[in-house]
Amino acid sequence: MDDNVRPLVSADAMDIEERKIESALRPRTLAEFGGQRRVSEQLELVLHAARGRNRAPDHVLLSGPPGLGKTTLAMIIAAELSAPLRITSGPAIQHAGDLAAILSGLNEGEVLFLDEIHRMSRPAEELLYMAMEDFRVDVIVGKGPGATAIPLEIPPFTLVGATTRAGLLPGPLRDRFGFTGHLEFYESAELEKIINRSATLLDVDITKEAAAEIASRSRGTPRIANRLLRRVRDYAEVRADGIITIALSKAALELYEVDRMGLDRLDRSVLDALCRRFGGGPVGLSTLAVAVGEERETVEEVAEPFLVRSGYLARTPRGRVATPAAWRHLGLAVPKGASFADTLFDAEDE
Ligand SMILES: Nc1ncnc2c1ncn2[C@@H]1O[C@H](COP(=O)(O)OP(=O)(O)OP(=O)(O)O)[C@@H](O)[C@H]1O
Ligand SMILES: [Mg+2]
Repeated sequence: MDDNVRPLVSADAMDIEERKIESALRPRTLAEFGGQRRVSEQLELVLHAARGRNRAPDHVLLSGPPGLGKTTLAMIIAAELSAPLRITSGPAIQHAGDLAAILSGLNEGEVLFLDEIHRMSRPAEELLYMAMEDFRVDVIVGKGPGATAIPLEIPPFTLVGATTRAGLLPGPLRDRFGFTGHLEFYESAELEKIINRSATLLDVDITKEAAAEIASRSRGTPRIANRLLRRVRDYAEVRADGIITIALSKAALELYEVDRMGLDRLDRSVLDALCRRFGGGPVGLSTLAVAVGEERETVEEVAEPFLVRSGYLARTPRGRVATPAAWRHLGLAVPKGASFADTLFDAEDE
């Protein structure tokens, strides 16, 4: 992800100070975790039952767009089970041996958090199937024709996998999770509560209206809500007396180019390219990504889910299409004769 383009959204763009704050704002228990009522309630049940049986719960898969709380929930799961948490990620496991080493080092009841699980290598994935189901891995000893597989028992553990792309996971892997929680974008009222909670933790004064205004521009995403709160706080401290009012919030968000609907620079440049350069589409994802100077994945995983959900962009079998709302949002006339019937399709990819 390009750090310069998404200062308000990209996790990579955060400096160390910001990361510390983000981690300080993380809820530690399910009760503190606002929103996602359904997933929260389902998870509560899974954990409660496991505690009652005194056994490691089923493996949990968490999916959903960035910043909605997957990592936070993984940490909460371990905390609620009073179990130690080990953290690794798909890209960190390129060889099956890396994974075998991690798995064989687990203690009974431990929670293993595997972030970006869709980015694991194929051989590691196959090793994981066996570990998840039979609590066993085959350790290969030796090389070439003389190599032998020695089965190694591993203690019962709980795998928590996280992915922004559940659709990319092979069926056999998905099927081995006993519980899958799909995180949805948050409602404004839920984000408002999160903002108020964060403001209390950061010791800043914010009016109710200001919290609502920031919430409505946070693209349904707690990470963005917290980030906008911090930017508005900077503004309030430098240009006023530190108290966050609605007028200050609006002025600050305008300065940071977060519009009324919460669209930021990347979102608008995607819509702008789609409408002005490609006549509203359909256009392929890769072409669109090149046009805005971004990685394909960034456009697909960061910008698109919110644009689709807000009704500005549709994924069709022939490519991405701008809806009439997108043209209007950019202040452009909706072209006559354009057919948006295609937008009823929701093809995953081009
Ligand atoms: N339900 C929630 N209540 C309060 N704060 C939340 C909630 N969900 C997420 N947050 C906040 O948003 C931030 C981002 O959440 P988190 O890191 O868990 O997202 P993620 O889904 O793992 O994102 P990514 O896909 O980028 O890894 C956290 O620091 C946390 O403070
Ligand atoms: Mg995460």
